[in-house]
Amino acid sequence: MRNTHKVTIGTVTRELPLVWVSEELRIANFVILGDSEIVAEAASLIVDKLPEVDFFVTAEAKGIPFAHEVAKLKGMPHYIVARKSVKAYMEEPLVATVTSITTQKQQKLVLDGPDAERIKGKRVALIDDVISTGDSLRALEALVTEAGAEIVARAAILAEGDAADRDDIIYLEKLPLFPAE
Ligand SMILES: O=P(O)(O)OC[C@H]1O[C@H](OP(=O)(O)OP(=O)(O)O)[C@H](O)[C@@H]1O
Ligand SMILES: Nc1ncnc2[nH]cnc12
Repeated sequence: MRNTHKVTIGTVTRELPLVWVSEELRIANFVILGDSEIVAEAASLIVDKLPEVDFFVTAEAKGIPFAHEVAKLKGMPHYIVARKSVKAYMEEPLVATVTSITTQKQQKLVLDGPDAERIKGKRVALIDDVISTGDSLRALEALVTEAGAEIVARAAILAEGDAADRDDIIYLEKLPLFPAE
């Protein structure tokens, strides 16, 4: 049984370990946290594919370094992060529920009230590291729509499994899923 899958983003290659996320399925584990080289390469490649927007919106946690780098390259001083829990310092947060492929139990996705106010009536692009089942993207869409923003693009470094067939997302590379044999 193979244990890794190679992924190449521009000039950067990583050998991803295959990890079980259920009894029937392994994923090639793509963790950009701490990998400044792949984040910089991916951001530089996706930036030209994105429309002009007022804000990038991402989800905690692995989307954050990518959104940060993309915003920096675009010269945008601020981007919006939906968190995975409600914090004491939040004001009137908007809350959605999400079940991603790596977690398989319900989590929260939370947009702080002042961030919701900031994107109201604005053009936003949703960006993340990976789109797989699409549930994280769906939850992010629900939050920014509730906030009154207009979604003009959805983008990720990788489209995993069936997400690669979606025609409503921008991505750099495909990532297969690895069902049990
Ligand atoms: O399309 P989906 O099936 O929803 O999967 C994609 C989501 O999964 C990952 O986050 P994860 O849930 O692993 O959380 P983390 O970023 O906090 O590690 C990734 O950053 C996306 O947000
Ligand atoms: N292959 C993957 N690696 C890490 N996080 C993910 N989230 C969705 N797919 C993922």
